[in-house]
Amino acid sequence: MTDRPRSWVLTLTCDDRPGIVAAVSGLLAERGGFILDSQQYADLDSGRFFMRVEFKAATDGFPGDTTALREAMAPVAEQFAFDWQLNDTADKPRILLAVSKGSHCLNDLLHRWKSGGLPVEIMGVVSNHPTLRRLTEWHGVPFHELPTEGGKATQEAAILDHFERTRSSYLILARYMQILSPELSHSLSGRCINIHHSFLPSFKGAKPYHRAHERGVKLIGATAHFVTDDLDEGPIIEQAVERVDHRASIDDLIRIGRDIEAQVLARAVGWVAERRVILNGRRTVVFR
Ligand SMILES: Nc1nc2c(c(=O)[nH]1)N[C@@H](CN(C=O)c1ccc(C(=O)N[C@@H](CCC(=O)O)C(=O)O)cc1)CN2
Repeated sequence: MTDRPRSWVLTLTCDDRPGIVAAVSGLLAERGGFILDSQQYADLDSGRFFMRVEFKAATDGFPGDTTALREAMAPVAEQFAFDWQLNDTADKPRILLAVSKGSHCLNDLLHRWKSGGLPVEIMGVVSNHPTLRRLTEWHGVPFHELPTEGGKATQEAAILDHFERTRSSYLILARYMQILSPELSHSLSGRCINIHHSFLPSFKGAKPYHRAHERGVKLIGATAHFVTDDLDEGPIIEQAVERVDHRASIDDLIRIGRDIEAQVLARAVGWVAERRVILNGRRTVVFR
């Protein structure tokens, strides 16, 4: 397999107007860049524009340094008032995982990461139970059991301490069954992703499979979303469903749901890590 050349990703959003794509691609061409992938979207309702460009060097004169590239792009970013990021694709985002007792999503993320299938650095796992310490440490990842005395505030202070000490970019709730306070969800706005075990907006909150069974649904699913202080209402990143029927017991729904949850969360984390997801108010733009 040929080694991938060094490449960078530019993601941006701004008020829409003519000339944005031309300005970005023109600057890259002018500086000797080579566009590998470019996707853009104009939200006509909000008047916002979204773009993701992956590029590499085409000529020796290309400023092959991330800081120099940011300096080169800055005048265009100022001209169009971009909200933007430019990153080397080799710089894997640092993530901190949170879990309670359910192992399926954590196990899937740890395995994909350990086998090179998830472009992130897993900095640790925090949990309000000791249950998953062995699984975590088997993968060579630090496990931090959160303090039980002192209540939610103490637990959340410990989560934030681990998040900041590890210089993590994202907190992933991989079946962490505690509701984050408005303070913590605000301080992690746009940086905290949850996997909810239903096809939202159906069956928000606790015990969605029991309520889905009681309702007699024919499809069950899972939803990965950014966390806000409105429980299970955050901007959706990815969803998936599977067909079920009258013969499925609650345990069957839970068993079928585990695979959907793990796959949906892993896809969402992978896309966020590849800078393919941009917040668009209460929604997201996902450049897959
Ligand atoms: N601020 C937020 N915190 C969390 C969210 C979220 O969307 N916003 N999602 C949950 C995960 N989750 C569903 O996906 C979920 C977890 C727990 C419960 C719940 O009701 N749990 C307890 C109460 C626990 C507590 O008081 O903290 C209960 O069963 O009574 C519902 C949904 C993660 N956090």
